[in-house]
Amino acid sequence: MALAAARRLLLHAGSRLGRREAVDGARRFANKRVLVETEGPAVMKLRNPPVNSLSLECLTEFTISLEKLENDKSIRGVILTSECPGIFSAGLDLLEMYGRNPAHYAEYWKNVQELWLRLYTSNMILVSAINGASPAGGCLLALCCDYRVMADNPKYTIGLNESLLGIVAPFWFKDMYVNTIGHREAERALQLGTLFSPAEALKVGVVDEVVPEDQVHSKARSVMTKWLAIPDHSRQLTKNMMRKATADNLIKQREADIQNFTSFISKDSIQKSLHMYLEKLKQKKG
Ligand SMILES: CC/C=C\C/C=C\CCC/C=C/CC(=O)SCCNC(=O)CCNC(=O)[C@H](O)C(C)(C)COP(=O)(O)OP(=O)(O)OC[C@H]1O[C@@H](n2cnc3c(N)ncnc32)[C@H](O)[C@@H]1OP(=O)(O)O
Repeated sequence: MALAAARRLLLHAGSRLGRREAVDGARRFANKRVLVETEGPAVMKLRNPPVNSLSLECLTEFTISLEKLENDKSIRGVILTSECPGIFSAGLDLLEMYGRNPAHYAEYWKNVQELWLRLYTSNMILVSAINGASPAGGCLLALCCDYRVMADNPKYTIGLNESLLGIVAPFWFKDMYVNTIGHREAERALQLGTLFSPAEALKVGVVDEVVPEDQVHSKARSVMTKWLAIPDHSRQLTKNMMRKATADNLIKQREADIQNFTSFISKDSIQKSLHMYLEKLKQKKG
């Protein structure tokens, strides 16, 4: 109930912002954590500092922004990137999965599923400009895109590292990984929780292209131009043909997946693993 109300408020605020900024001549709209520019190729920038973790608020704003773009028939493609220096996205917000109650876990997971389904089945062309670290849910966002361009900086890594946290990537994360890099590579990377450097990610196929850091955005734009030259109807039908079975696999068991997540994440042993991981992140500083 509370989330539905927040969603209505955000939609309302979003459209108010949209109108005001359009009057200013800049074609863009923004929520607090997501900025969307629609001048030229549309660009969606995550800005949830310090690490663009996907908190419930961030997920909600992201989903709403995507919905608005989908409803604007003049927008055929979106570049997904980050405004946080050195970070694409740190993935799901660990604090949404730690020390909360089952109802919260269920609500959170429903929203993770919702964003994934919308991104993965989007009719728009999605290109990610990966300009920073992209572990777990950050990698998931990138994997939803039709093409991934990554900055050539060995400090940035990408991959589904859930097993390093003592948690397990859900079957639909796994399905998408298999679709992208093949069964053997996915099996190994998932068990080891591998975080790939840009060069490794390119080799294994997690990303499609690695370019110097200052060229990530221009490359993403030129990729978008190429993809925009393809007729929408044939490209969309082809994308749907490639992705539908994977999305349907979650759609037919959404409720069971929420229950699985809630009971898994509520376990004492899992909470303990998350606690240790969070402590490790804190200690990194000191
Ligand atoms: C049987 C199975 C059934 C069902 C399925 C069930 C299960 C579960 C599946 C759940 C799936 C989860 C997917 C995820 O996305 S989990 C999140 C994984 N993310 C990570 O591992 C990233 C962790 N972060 C980092 O590695 C670094 O922070 C990063 C490289 C991104 C940036 O490093 P930097 O040095 O720049 O910053 P830090 O000092 O480390 O961090 C700054 C502050 O941000 C906090 N932080 C970092 N990441 C997160 C996060 N993901 N969520 C929340 N908060 C995060 C960090 O703790 C610092 O906080 P402060 O100390 O400043 O308070």
